[in-house]
Amino acid sequence: MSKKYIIALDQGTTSSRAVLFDDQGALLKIKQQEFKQIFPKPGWVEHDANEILNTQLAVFEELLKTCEIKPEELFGIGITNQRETTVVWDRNSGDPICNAIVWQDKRTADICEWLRNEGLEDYIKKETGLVIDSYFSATKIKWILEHVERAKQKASNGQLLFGTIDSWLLWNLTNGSVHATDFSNASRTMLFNIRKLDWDDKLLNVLDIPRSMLPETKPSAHVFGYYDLNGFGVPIAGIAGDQQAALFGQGCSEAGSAKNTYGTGCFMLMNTGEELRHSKHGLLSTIAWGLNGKINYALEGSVFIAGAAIQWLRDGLEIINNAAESESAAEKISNDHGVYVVPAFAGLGAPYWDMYARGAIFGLTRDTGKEHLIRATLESLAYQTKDILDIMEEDSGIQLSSLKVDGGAVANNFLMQFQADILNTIIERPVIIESTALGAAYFAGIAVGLWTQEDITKYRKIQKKFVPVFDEEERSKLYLGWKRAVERSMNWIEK
Ligand SMILES: Nc1ncnc2c1ncn2[C@@H]1O[C@H](COP(=O)(O)OP(=O)(O)O)[C@@H](O)[C@H]1O
Ligand SMILES: O=P(O)(O)OC[C@H](O)CO
Repeated sequence: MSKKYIIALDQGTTSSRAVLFDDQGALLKIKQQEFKQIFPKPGWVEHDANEILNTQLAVFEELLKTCEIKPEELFGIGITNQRETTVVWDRNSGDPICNAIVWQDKRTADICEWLRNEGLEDYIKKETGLVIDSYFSATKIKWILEHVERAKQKASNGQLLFGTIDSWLLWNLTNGSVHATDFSNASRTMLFNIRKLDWDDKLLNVLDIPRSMLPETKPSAHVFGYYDLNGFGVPIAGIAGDQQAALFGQGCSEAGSAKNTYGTGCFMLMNTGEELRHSKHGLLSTIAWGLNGKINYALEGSVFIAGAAIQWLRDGLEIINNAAESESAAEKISNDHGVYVVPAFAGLGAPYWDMYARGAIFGLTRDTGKEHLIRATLESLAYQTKDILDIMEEDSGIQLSSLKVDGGAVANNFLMQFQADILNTIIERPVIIESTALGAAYFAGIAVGLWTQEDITKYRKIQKKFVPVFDEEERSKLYLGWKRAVERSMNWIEK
């Protein structure tokens, strides 16, 4: 019987991955490469777009070679990506004109203040679903056009192209012939009108960004172009932002279903179906995907630093050798240790939206050791998730009986148990924690006719459930301490 495969290219904030799936949605193999994080100044975060491309191509080629995939067996490629990160490149040479500005970068806080002063807050919320924040691509594009030599002039002449990472990869995988993105990625730029499904002229005018720079927008399951694999055109048939792809990969296709992904950041999304809902408490409204001629919307709680805080323990403080080690270290101490780490390294996202908050540690005493810091850092992921889940339930009127989780950090059993305890909710960890890649593969598989939307719900399997054991008093006491700590870390740097 002939073999049928789909490959997902999962371009995350810290690594590029290529993931092979068979026609039953089973994950067969992953190849992964980390790449450089560039921190030129406090609050700035950059990536080298060429390094992103090269690591992504390297893992893709390695996967094809190791698994001996023949071109005709590869039915489709799905792309999924860290969202918002902004690349601007020259249409003729294909070269980026500067490093990519990463979603965590805070350099455009003043442009955001200016937009707020222009009275655009309500308009932006209503038309793009977003809050004004340097997180999104719009102010990053403006910054590049204003700071890179001759960029403004080249952009007005139609020489420059903008893309989130999916567009950058697509452009290169199709040899510079396709400049497009999907609705889910477009909805993260703060330039896309999520009701009209078009770039928003008013915002383009205010920010002085020429429309000619922007990619075409398409549904998530769609044949965007072809990758030439030894003379065989493989369809690039799925594109979605990584958090939306994870929502799809977790089988959250029905309105009211939700997931939380613990990667570099932590992102909880709830599918709100074809209805665009606005939050009263700082959640974003965003496009989940475009599929079968319809748009699905979602509510999202974005936490900027989650797994990245564990990387900080490893690379910054050097108190663990690898992320997995954090689990046994945390288990050495008890619940009542009294230390709180607020990892506001990139300001605070939902529900606080404070670009001026910075990281802080509270409750230090003479006996505080590295295990306390490790444990408090892991706990901060769980507290930030509680901040989000509480308002998600309030805004949607839906109480989740369990929370579906995925992403690199859910391998940590201590974290998962503490999460269940703090939320008082069952945590469901699936067999495939690579839901992001799975979602992108599903979109591609659906677009090429390998699967239907009904098929994919059959494939999801739970690996473990974590059941809460804390009593209410303990839970409330610990969470209250977190709220006090967050309050003190807010508004730290001067405007
Ligand atoms: N066992 C673990 N415990 C805690 N954090 C972990 C563990 N394993 C990985 N991580 C964290 O998960 C993140 C990697 O997850 P991943 O989903 O690959 O992220 P991304 O897609 O953002 O690059 C890293 O930030 C890492 O620190
Ligand atoms: O790299 P991740 O998986 O943490 O995802 C980053 C998000 O897409 C940023 O919005």
